[in-house]
Amino acid sequence: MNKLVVLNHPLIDHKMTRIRDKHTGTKEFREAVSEVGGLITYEITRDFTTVKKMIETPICETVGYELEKQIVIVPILRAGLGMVEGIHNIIPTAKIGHVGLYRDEVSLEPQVYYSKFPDIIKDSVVLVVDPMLATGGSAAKAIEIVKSTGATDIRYVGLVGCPEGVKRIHAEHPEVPIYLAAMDSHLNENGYIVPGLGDCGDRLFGTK
Ligand SMILES: O=P(O)(O)OC[C@H]1O[C@H](OP(=O)(O)OP(=O)(O)O)[C@H](O)[C@@H]1O
Ligand SMILES: O=c1cc[nH]c(=O)[nH]1
Ligand SMILES: [Mg+2]
Repeated sequence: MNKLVVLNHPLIDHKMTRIRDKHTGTKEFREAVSEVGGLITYEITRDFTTVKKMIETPICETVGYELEKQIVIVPILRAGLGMVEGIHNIIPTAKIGHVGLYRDEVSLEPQVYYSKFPDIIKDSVVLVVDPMLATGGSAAKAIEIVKSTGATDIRYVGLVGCPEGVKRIHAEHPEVPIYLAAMDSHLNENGYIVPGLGDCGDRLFGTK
């Protein structure tokens, strides 16, 4: 299927500019990452299916609609955590799983240190979230771990991607659509996205 959607929205572009600016402080950075997570989610949930539900308004009985499938948000630790609150604000009934990964600084290969999922993940729509899609190694590994639970409806939601990362997800997980706020030029010699936003985990949590 190899689907890539780069959201094109003035509010997202405005907030992404604040996120990219190296002079933006931790508080504003964290808030904007969360908000963009929510804005992307609003856009990508358009095709979610609903089922009818009869309810009573204060006036009369009427037909309403509710989401057919459960939603599970799976942030890739650490940086993915920054998007969870914004997404959860949009879908408060969503459950949350976690995949803990970090990228080895030399090999750039993902190192897995944690995973935990709600039982209902198998039949849910799973949003794997991580702001940065660089080599794609972390996202590909996280999707592989989510697939091992039996989940089949998986979508990747990120802020900044690049051709290298998109190519890898399309090659390893062609049925997983990719949703990004922005598509950047390339990776530098250290595996950072150019122009990017720097190290997202460090900027979110103030670790450098
Ligand atoms: O596409 P890749 O080349 O795998 O790079 C992307 C990964 O790198 C960052 O995590 P990092 O390893 O810095 O861990 P952290 O979130 O704990 O800081 C980022 O949050 C992604 O998970
Ligand atoms: O540019 C990048 C690449 C990987 N991880 C980040 O946080 N930033
Ligand atoms: Mg990091």
